[in-house]
Amino acid sequence: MRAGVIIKAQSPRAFWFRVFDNAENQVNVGTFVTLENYESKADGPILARVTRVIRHNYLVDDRVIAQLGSEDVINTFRDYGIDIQYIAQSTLARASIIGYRVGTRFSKPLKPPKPMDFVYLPTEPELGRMLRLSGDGVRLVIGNIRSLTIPAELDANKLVSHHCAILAATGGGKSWLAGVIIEELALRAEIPIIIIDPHGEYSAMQVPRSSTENAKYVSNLVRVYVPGKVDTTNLDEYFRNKYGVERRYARFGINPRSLSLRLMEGLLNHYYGLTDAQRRILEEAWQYMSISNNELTSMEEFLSDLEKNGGRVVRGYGNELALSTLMTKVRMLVENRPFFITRPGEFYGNEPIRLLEIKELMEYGIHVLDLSGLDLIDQQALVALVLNKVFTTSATRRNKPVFIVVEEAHNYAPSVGSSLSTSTLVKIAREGRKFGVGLCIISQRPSKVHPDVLSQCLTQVFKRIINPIDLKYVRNIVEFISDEDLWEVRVLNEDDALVTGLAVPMPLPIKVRDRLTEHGGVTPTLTPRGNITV
Ligand SMILES: Nc1ncnc2c1ncn2[C@@H]1O[C@H](COP(=O)(O)OP(=O)(O)OP(=O)(O)O)[C@@H](O)[C@H]1O
Repeated sequence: MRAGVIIKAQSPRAFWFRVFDNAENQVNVGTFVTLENYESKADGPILARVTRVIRHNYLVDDRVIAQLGSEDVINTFRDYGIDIQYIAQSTLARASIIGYRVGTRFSKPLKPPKPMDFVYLPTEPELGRMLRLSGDGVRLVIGNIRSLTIPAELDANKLVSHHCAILAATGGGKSWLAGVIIEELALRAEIPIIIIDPHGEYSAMQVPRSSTENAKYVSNLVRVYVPGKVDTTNLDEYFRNKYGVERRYARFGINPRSLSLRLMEGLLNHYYGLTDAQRRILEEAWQYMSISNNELTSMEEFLSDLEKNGGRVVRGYGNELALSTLMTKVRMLVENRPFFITRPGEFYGNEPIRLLEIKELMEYGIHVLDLSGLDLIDQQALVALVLNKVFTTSATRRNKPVFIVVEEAHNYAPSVGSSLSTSTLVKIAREGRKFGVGLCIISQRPSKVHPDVLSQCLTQVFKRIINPIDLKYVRNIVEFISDEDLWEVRVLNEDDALVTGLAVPMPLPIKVRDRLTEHGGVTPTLTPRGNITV
């Protein structure tokens, strides 16, 4: 169907067209339109998307506006038979050119289209063919193209291997969408998915939202891991009340010996402070300890090991003192951090705590690391430890992809200030692709995420972002986003998303689908107080 005719095109990027009267209802902001391919007849039509619609009335110029001081004036015009509202009105639209499909991507024309060329409204099947992913790789259907029934597909291989970012203001629907991506990936590919969950919201994925086979299948894949000595009573109770079932989880512990020197030093320094002498002793001791023994031993054995190996550098009274206070600090750290275990067979209440096995996290399934009961510094240390091991294990087993979802990524790889986990995330963002380690970072403050992490995420999923600093940052750091896309990002609804980058053939406006499993994120509402006298 012809939707209008071009009236102005000053660049190959956009054009204005007069919308035909019979197409007015179908041309809105966001509508896809096509042009005959004036550059490459062999390829399909040129696709464009309407970014502005204005209604123009050439009689309403400045002189007429000056006259329109009251309704009476308009009625006087009408008495003379001049109904300005209808006689001189036209609808004009601006469309941004996406290009014509060549292979997997769109190629932009090099010249503008010609005025008086027709603009067409494609049918849904035509549009579906243009927007479809090519090739037969795994596709994730995360919803529909907005206002249409065409499925919105992401290329799973590109999404995983070249990392992705989900960015939006708080409550913008990030974790809902992350859940959809996780469900799709788990349904369609045999890939381990590890979720860093600082709020304990992803446990809800254990509960199917419907009785469909897919919902049951995905919910059965979910394994929740809770740090050994964290009290989870409140969360468990909330879960039980909300979903009517018990939350299933395993308590895990970390062997303090398995920490890298940097992490041990970082934690000790954060909680108790370290002197230069203590640092030196720890460095010396750690070298020998971590190489010689990595299995669980009692706290006393662990400390005596530290004393023996640290003692190699101790000369004189000052250092003796440094060693003994270092040992006290290490004891306090290990005893007070809820995620350490030093001997096999530890329990929290009557729940067993077992050593966290990285190999288990790297098997097909959805593995949720619930860090909600920990201080930020402990969360960072755990993220660094776990993800480092995932990275090194992947480097040896190659060709077996793993997908890591990091909620609140600005806390684990902040752009300013230091975090124990920044270097691990930067390393995975830069080198993970080679070993099949894919990252999905989620943040409400893109400008607070380390640029070396964000810039490596070659698929970006935007939900609503309003903060001007974040918008500007996104504009600078994200390669694929245009000014029009950025404008759209401000006004997205919570179930809308805009996906740009490698996993889609062109920036796709998406209505995100419903969840198969329960969504744990809630926005509490106020309870009205009864009997108010004002
Ligand atoms: N596609 C969707 N369909 C229906 N409801 C949705 C959709 N996306 C989000 N919502 C609603 O919006 C609410 C907020 O979404 P969500 O918890 O994903 O936001 P968020 O961006 O992760 O928030 P926060 O920054 O606080 O973590 C959800 O509780 C849900 O009710």
